[in-house]
Amino acid sequence: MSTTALTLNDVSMIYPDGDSEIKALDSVSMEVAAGEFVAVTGPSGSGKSTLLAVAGLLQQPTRGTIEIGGVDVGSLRAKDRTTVRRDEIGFVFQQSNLIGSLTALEQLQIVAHLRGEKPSDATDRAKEILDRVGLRDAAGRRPHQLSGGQRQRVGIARALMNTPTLLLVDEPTSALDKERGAAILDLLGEVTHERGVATVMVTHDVEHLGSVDRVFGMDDGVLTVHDTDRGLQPA
Ligand SMILES: Nc1ncnc2c1ncn2[C@@H]1O[C@H](COP(=O)(O)OP(=O)(O)OP(=O)(O)O)[C@@H](O)[C@H]1O
Repeated sequence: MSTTALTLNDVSMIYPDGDSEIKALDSVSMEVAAGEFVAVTGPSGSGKSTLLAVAGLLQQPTRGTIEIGGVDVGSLRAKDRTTVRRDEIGFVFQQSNLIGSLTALEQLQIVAHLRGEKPSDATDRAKEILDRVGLRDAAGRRPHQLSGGQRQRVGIARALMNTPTLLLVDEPTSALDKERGAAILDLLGEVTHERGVATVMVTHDVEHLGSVDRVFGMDDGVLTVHDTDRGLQPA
């Protein structure tokens, strides 16, 4: 039986805009199971980044509830929400956002260090994860000594370091050529399934969604599901 890792229930995000308002998210409801890889595609300005920001507890929605691992995060105190964000959520960004002075291994170790984890345990896990993303031989290299695809792999490895419930991925292929981009999406699908993490990825890239389990569309803040027979339908 699959466990629901992320639930958004009737979530809206409304920004004031002069005399009117922008509905960046309009009554969005979705459930993502542990071990499921979902993609959200849609035009620029449709609300994709807002969806990630809200699911990642970086912004509070105007309305609606969010559950991560069965916990209603809206009912938590700010300090506890920060702990959920740190321990339960991994983020992968468009650019890998690595720290220039640290080696690949150190980028992962620092995540564990910030949680007060024992260095020896953290190092073993960091090496195992780097190995898994194909970077066993690159553990000692700094970002400028890595290719774009390798940097993105370190970013994915770093996001997995805290064994998250939820992985939120923002346009991971936008800085990569087609082949490297497709390899990154394959890797994301594999680690999602193997590690039982729920992965939500926003992307413009609709060509390489073979490793994705479900595809949602986003249009003017409204989430739609892709039905192969009937096109996009309200989610
Ligand atoms: N902080 C903000 N204040 C006001 N309006 C905002 C804010 N953030 C986003 N918006 C508006 O909300 C809508 C959704 O923006 P969002 O960045 O989520 O879209 P997106 O689909 O991620 O776009 P892109 O693909 O270009 O990154 C847009 O109309 C945007 O202008």
